[in-house]
Amino acid sequence: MLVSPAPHLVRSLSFAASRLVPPSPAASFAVSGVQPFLFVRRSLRVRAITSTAGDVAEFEEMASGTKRKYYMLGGKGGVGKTSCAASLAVKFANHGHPTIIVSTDPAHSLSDSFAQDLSGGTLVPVDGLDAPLFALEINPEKAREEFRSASQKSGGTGVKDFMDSMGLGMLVEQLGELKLGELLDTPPPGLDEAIAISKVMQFVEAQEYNMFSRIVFDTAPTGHTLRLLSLPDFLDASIGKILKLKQKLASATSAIKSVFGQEEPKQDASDKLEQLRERMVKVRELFRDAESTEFVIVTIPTVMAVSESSRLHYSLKKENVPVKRLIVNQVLPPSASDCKFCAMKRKDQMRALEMIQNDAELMGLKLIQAPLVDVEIRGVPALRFMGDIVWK
Ligand SMILES: Nc1ncnc2c1ncn2[C@@H]1O[C@H](COP(=O)(O)OP(=O)(O)OP(=O)(O)O)[C@@H](O)[C@H]1O
Repeated sequence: MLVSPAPHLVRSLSFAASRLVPPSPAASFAVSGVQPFLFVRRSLRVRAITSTAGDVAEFEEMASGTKRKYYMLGGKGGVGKTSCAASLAVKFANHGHPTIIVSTDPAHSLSDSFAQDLSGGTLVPVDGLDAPLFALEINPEKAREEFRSASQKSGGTGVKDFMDSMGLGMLVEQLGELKLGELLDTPPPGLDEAIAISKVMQFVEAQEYNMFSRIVFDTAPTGHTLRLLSLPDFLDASIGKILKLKQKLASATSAIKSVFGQEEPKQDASDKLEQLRERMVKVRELFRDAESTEFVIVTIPTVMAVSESSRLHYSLKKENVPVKRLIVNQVLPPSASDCKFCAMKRKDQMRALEMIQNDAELMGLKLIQAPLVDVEIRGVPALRFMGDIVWK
């Protein structure tokens, strides 16, 4: 009864949106400060539901100003990050903001969410809107692969062979010790996501993309985000070591060159690392700039998801990442039938909502409740509909 795939209904959701009925006072839930929510029935009848107190997202504030803003949506796997991020991107675009939606989640679902192929690692225009909306699915593994092949071409064996031929075994050993290959084969936690986001920066910093005033990130589940934020010192240290070696190599090879007239070895790998390090510094700054960036936590009303969101907010706060809004997605309506399962489930959800209101980490956030709808949110009309109920 709750979620059933009904693609023909998804097409009709924009139609449904125009048929929303005002909430019936009789349906009010006896909790102070209740807010009405809307629940889409499979029959396309739309009924009013209520839930515990919830704020509105204050979309006008999110959409105000032409200066570029970044919104990062993150949370536990499967809670609706992609649906919320995609619906926000659609709404920004429809409000006159040329927008890019980016996924850095290795298990991409943007293409599924928009019901169109957005893969390919480059900006792809999203069909079905009158306003400019582009999507970018970055595959962290592919990004790492590109990185690795550059290192193998010249930074790895190329340099080694060259140094061998020059009889500089000592430096070769040092190069071995740095374990560049190993670093890329078994990356430290967070490196994948770091490379992916630094690749995104490449796009968003390019002149030709200046026009985009809203960038929405559909991030990988919590664990990745946290690792990215507190990228182990190991990464910095490794990059630092490699860069130091680069300098040593440069002075050694220029000395050799002056004696033997040899070409200097290319330094693609270390140049790439240097670039990565510089971009990571920028990404770190960007994540912490309250003027331009906001991290929106998405959760569902279950004890497990709420606990994870609480930990996520704690970590984000510790890292000085600005967070203002918490979306509680998939909130059930009060059971109108004698469905015992629904009544139990809703009771459970209400407990989780109460938990949010009493949680020291979460209580201060603007709480946005999004109803569970009983059709899958797929395609632009469905996302527009979702946007209108979540991002008010
Ligand atoms: N409010 C909602 N009502 C009904 N279905 C929803 C709602 N929000 C999301 N869904 C559905 O839940 C599923 C998971 O949503 P989504 O892909 O947005 O989650 P996610 O957090 O991005 O997942 P992942 O962590 O796997 O990337 C999808 O089928 C989506 O249509």
